[in-house]
Parts: sequence; structure tokens; C-alpha cells
Amino acid sequence: MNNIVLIGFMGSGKTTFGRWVSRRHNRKFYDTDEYIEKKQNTTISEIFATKGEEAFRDMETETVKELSDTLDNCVISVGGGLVLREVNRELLRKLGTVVYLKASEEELCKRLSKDTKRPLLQGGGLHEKIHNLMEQREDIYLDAADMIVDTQKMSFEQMYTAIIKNMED
Ligand SMILES: Nc1ncnc2c1ncn2[C@@H]1O[C@H](COP(=O)(O)OP(=O)(O)O)[C@@H](O)[C@H]1O
Ligand SMILES: O=C(O)C1=C[C@@H](OP(=O)(O)O)[C@@H](O)[C@H](O)C1
Ligand SMILES: [Mg+2]
Repeated sequence: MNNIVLIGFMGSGKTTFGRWVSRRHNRKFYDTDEYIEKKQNTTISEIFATKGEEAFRDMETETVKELSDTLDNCVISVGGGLVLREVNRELLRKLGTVVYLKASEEELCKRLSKDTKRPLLQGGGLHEKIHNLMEQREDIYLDAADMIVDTQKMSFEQMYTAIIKNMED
């Protein structure tokens, strides 16, 4: 236990912040997308293109099950859609403190404007895509989270301090 689990929309900074925490505060880092890419020896885009989203979601569930056994003092960032499955949300809760990294749709749109690696956001109409997905997902993020961190109001160090304080309370 004692793990930090980062959830939230694509572009909220889960991977970037998770890696930062790992380096700066000496925690082992896992990112479910990187884990899947390594295991499958291919990219997320390729998996979506050749096997489809459902197959990718199955890989996410498998990943969380594999991670949930032994981790301690780690930081784990998960793909933005991993919490869509109830079984995954339950496993994450058992893993540690679940932190919802939050950013506005406008901010996400800015951060993802040049992205080419997220299959659900390709093909134009980025703002509308983000808006529609956020509408489907925001309640799920809120429901899955032990705490919410506003990534637009705090530095990474402040975010980390808030998370640790919450874990100690
Ligand atoms: N707090 C932040 N402020 C500004 N830009 C950020 C912040 N966090 C992440 N980013 C940028 O947003 C993009 C997406 O970040 P990433 O960590 O891949 O998000 P996620 O893993 O949640 O999809 C990257 O270009 C990253 O540099
Ligand atoms: O929200 C989603 O459904 C997805 C988020 C991505 O991860 P990030 O949240 O790290 O961008 C990645 O898992 C895949 O493209 C699907
Ligand atoms: Mg990521």
C-alpha cells in the first residue's frame, strides 16, 4: 500500500506528474499505457487500430490485476479510460490513494492540440471530442477519487504536498 494512483482525463498530466514524483521523491513509477506498450511490444495507437478499443480495455484490466498484488510506495498513472470499468476502479482503490488530476476542457485542449498518440482524439474537432468524453466521464472520475487536485492552480511540488497530507490524515 501507500501507493499514489493518478487518474483523470487525457492531458491532465498523469504520466508527466507521475514521472516527476518518481524522480523527485524516489518512488517507483508505473504507467499503465507504458506497461501495455512494453508487454505488447507495440503502441497504443497500433493496438486500437488492429485490435480495437475493447481489446485495449481488456489489457488495462489485466494490467491493473498484475499491478495490484505487490506494490508499495509507488506512483502509478493510469490511462484516462481505465476507470470506466467498475472492476478496475475497485482494484485501484485497493492499490492506494486515488487522486483525480483535474484540468478544464480549455486547458486540456491546449495541452493536447499537437497530440498524435491518443486514438480517441484524432481526426479533428478536438474540443468537441474532449467535451463529449468529459461529459461521459467526469462523474466517474469524481466517484473513483479519494481526492481531487487542480493541476492549473498548483505547482507539481504543491500537488505532491497536498497528496501526502491527504494520505497522512
Ligand atoms: N500541470 C501541467 N501544466 C501544463 N502542462 C502540462 C501539465 N501537466 C502535463 N502537461 C502537458 O500536457 C501534455 C499531456 O501530459 P501527460 O502527462 O501525457 O497527460 P496524461 O498522461 O494525463 O494524458 C504534455 O505535453 C505535458 O507536458
Ligand atoms: O482516455 C482514454 O480512453 C485513453 C487515454 C490514454 O492515456 P492518457 O490518459 O495517459 O492520455 C490512453 O490510455 C488511450 O489513448 C486511451
Ligand atoms: Mg498518460
